[in-house]
Amino acid sequence: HDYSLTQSTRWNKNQITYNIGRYTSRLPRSTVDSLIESAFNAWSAVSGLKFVRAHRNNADIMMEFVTYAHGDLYPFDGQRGTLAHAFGPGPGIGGDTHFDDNEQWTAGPKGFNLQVVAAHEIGHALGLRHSRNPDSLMYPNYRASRPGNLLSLEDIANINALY
Ligand SMILES: CNC(=O)[C@@H](NC(=O)[C@H](CC(C)C)CN(O)C=O)C(C)(C)C
Ligand SMILES: [Zn+2]
Ligand SMILES: [Zn+2]
Repeated sequence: HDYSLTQSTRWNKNQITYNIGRYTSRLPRSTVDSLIESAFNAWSAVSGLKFVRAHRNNADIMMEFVTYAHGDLYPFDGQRGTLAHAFGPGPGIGGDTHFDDNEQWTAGPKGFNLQVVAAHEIGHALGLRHSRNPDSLMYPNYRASRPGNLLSLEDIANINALY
């Protein structure tokens, strides 16, 4: 199960909008905003993609923190287990990204680092699948040791093969 929840391939544009809906109570809003902006920047730094925050509810990539059943076919499971999921590119729910708000979201090495998880989910929201390479950001298991250098050469090659 690769958690990119729909089969779409890619966006047919290089400027993609995002917005943040429901926040987590575990981090200040400003921290969430900057961690998510950093996650988008990791991808725009290595590709021709541009991400613009659109303060409205029909942004391409709507991000929100939710728990258990939350309106799609993929309810979350409480603490640990699945941390987040994202839909592949497309209209409506396409690109949307959900974070399990029962997790211990952090800005540092403890708990689950929001920048790392968001960058992985953005990979799916852009159309990338999982990698079997443990060094890849798109590896299916969370790895804490990434915030400094989020993307592997494989991730960079894959996003540039797609856009
Ligand atoms: C700590 N828990 C894990 O490592 C779990 N993995 C995840 O929650 C993935 C996200 C991480 C890689 C940020 C789910 N995924 O692929 C979303 O696109 C399990 C491996 C337990 C499923
Ligand atoms: Zn994934
Ligand atoms: Zn969901």
